[in-house]
Amino acid sequence: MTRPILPAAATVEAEQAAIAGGTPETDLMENAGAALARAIRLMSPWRPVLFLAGPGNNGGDAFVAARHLLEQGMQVRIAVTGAPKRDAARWAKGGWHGEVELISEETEPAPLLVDALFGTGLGRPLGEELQAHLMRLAEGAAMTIACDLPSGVDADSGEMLSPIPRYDATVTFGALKPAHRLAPAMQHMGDVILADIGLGEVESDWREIGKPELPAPDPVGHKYGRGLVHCLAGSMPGAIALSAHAAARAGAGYVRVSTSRMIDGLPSAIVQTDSADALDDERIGCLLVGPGMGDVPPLLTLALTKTHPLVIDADAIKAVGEPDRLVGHDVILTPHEGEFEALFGEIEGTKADRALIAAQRSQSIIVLKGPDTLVAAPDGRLGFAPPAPAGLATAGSGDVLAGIIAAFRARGMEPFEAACAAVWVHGRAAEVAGPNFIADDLVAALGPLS
Ligand SMILES: NC(=O)C1=CN([C@@H]2O[C@H](COP(=O)(O)OP(=O)(O)OC[C@H]3O[C@@H](n4cnc5c(N)ncnc54)[C@H](O)[C@@H]3O)[C@@H](O)[C@H]2O)[C@H](O)CC1
Ligand SMILES: [K+]
Repeated sequence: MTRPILPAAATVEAEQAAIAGGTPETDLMENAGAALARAIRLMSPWRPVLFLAGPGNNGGDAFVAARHLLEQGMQVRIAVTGAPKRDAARWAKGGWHGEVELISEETEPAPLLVDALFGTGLGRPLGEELQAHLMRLAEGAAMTIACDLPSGVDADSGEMLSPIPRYDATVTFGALKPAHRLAPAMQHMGDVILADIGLGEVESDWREIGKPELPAPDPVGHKYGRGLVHCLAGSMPGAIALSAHAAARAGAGYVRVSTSRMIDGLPSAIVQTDSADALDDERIGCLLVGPGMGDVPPLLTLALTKTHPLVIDADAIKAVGEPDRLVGHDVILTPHEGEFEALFGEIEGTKADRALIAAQRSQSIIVLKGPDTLVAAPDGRLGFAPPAPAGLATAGSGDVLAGIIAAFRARGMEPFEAACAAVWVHGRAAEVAGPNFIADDLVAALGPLS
């Protein structure tokens, strides 16, 4: 099961729908505050807590959580920016019978800080003074938790409108927001805990990429049944060798490399051939072109003359020229930001918007790589990768990912699912191989994960 992701406006709509369906807004807030209190008690049952409560419903959540914790015997203080501006927040404050202090330079830090200043309603950078208090009180705490979102991030883009502390955890409600899985905001969230607050089943084409269900090998099948991956070597065979090796370790039944000269160091299980008609083999489950292609654009042209499912990576992306050249083909494209911009040019919007627009234009699956990799489909599906080790930004890591995608595609997964599954496995392989690894270690870690 993967967790749904909703932009802020869609979150409000889901909230309004629940209210229209008969769930009072104060129930939603009660559920949110109770969930926040439960998470706090799980993470730090005895530290005295200081809540910072903002003027809106994010602050309202704090008043509810504080009431629960006080009832459960914890030491709780609340410092506010001012009077609540929203009805539900006023209701929540009404339920709090303890002290309320105004956030100022006199506000003393506490061992546990809960930031409930702003959530999805943040519309502009925090005021300088408030921002300084937040930083000071976070530095003075042994543990910091954000309510819904760290105050200062833009919920939809993951941009930081103000500098923010790094939190130990973020407790969010109903659905994740894009900022929970987009850089740079995602690096400040700590553990992201998603609480069900009674919004009902949250429908969303945008989801966090979770552990995939990979096709089980057919016990009586033959090697072609488990997928034939065919790789096209270019001027730098080392890269395609990594991809081919990764495809084999990721469970492709048969991996073949077209190369004009023998590539050293490839396992003998990987077949090397220089015959051109090998590409007409209709058993090919996925054709991979790009890693180490170098300046050999005819290889991409050749691949596009075939009808096999394609993974187009690295140098081949730059050789595409126009996105609509891919329309009509079955393509998974795996650009990093530079390759993306070279092919699609400047596209306005958040990273999520840009990936989806590119998928539409090229009618391809787009794997837009980065610390926050996204997988976009022309039909609007969008997968957000969970955080993966920074070490993945290492030479050859992209070649390995391309090989895993090709293997999962050849094993019969539909392109969007194959790309999402490969991104997930690639990240877990880095965790297994970590903290310092080279791309070959990623390949070695793939077997048990695939
Ligand atoms: N998702 C749900 O179903 C639920 C969400 N809850 C919580 O509600 C907040 C969103 O509440 P909202 O009142 O819309 O906005 P905020 O509390 O984030 O912001 C308050 C208010 O502050 C003003 N404002 C915005 N930016 C600034 C700024 N930089 N400086 C000063 N003031 C600012 C603006 O007017 C905002 O309206 C959500 O995050 C959840 O925590 C519900 O409690 C439970 C259901
Ligand atoms: K917050």
